[in-house]
Amino acid sequence: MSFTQVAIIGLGLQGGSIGLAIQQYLPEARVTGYDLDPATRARATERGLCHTVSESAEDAVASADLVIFCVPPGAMGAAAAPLRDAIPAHCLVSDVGSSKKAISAALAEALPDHLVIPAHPVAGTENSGPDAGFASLFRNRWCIVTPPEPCDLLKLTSLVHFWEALGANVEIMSAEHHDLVLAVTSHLPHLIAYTIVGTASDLEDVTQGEVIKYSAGGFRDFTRIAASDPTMWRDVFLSNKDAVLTMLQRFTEDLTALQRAIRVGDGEQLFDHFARTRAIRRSIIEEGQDDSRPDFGRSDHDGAARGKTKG
Ligand SMILES: NC(=O)C1=CN([C@@H]2O[C@H](COP(=O)(O)OP(=O)(O)OC[C@H]3O[C@@H](n4cnc5c(N)ncnc54)[C@H](O)[C@@H]3O)[C@@H](O)[C@H]2O)C=CC1
Ligand SMILES: O=C(O)C(=O)Cc1ccc(O)cc1
Repeated sequence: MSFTQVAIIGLGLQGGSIGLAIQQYLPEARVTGYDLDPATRARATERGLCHTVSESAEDAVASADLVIFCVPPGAMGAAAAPLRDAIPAHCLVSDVGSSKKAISAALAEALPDHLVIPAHPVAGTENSGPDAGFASLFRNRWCIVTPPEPCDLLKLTSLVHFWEALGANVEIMSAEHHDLVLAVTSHLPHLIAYTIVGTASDLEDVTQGEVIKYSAGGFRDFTRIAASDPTMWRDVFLSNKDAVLTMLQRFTEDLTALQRAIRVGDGEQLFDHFARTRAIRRSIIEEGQDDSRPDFGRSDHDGAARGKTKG
């Protein structure tokens, strides 16, 4: 079964990209959308992010067979609850939130009469808003689906096929495991970036100008990540608190070990550690996941990808 009427709630980076990707890769499907912000609705209409941008969420979902919530993690429940009666009974509900356990619980509580199969496309940028989306965002990227147990197999398969049609590689896992893995691969790196950019800008003996002038590649990469949307990332950390704190504890222990190696002059420990991490990077490239390749996942980029950073 393939979806023929997809409704997107929240028309920023994720919602806009899904709308454009559906129109490009699933041309037989109709896509409607809604955003709480009138200016975003107007811009979404101008950019053609959906076939129809509705003036109410109820109108957007009225004939949907798939509704995808693309709002910040902390807004999922509030966005879904008023739609309990408006979403058709047979309609599958999903989302794209960066954490899964808390969001799955919020959506299930808001929509107790519907089947909710949460998902997380591990694909994004530091940009947000209706100008940030592009059709090829999901190509060659992972989308993690975290079905409830038990789950309607036909609907699950349809959702998997939907994401595959948009170009994603789909992996299925539990929400708990998702949150643990993403805490170390995505959430902690963002926390580190937010910290180091803040630290560099707060120094008394180094000027802001010097930080910008002498920022080598590594620091520049941190500043890109630290430009990510504050609302979304506040919500990510609050909604994946336990797993992030677990990983942060491990990270702090490992950092302290390196700190000690520097203090006592243990070059062998430093060298061994750096050699091990270099090997990890090289194995990622060998697996074809080198996103420093200019065309990686973006070969049919629609030119609108570099949207404004909000906030
Ligand atoms: N930014 C990224 O790189 C990625 C984000 N995600 C997840 O995708 C979701 C959306 O993120 P983005 O698209 O980046 O954010 P965004 O800020 O670009 O878009 C979110 C949109 O939701 C709208 N919104 C907020 N509350 C609403 C409500 N109650 N009803 C309708 N619209 C509402 C906002 O006005 C905004 O336009 C988040 O849950 C995030 O965790 C997942 C993968 C990557
Ligand atoms: O821009 C980057 O480097 C990202 O890491 C994008 C991103 C942000 C949040 C997600 O849940 C998944 C991907």
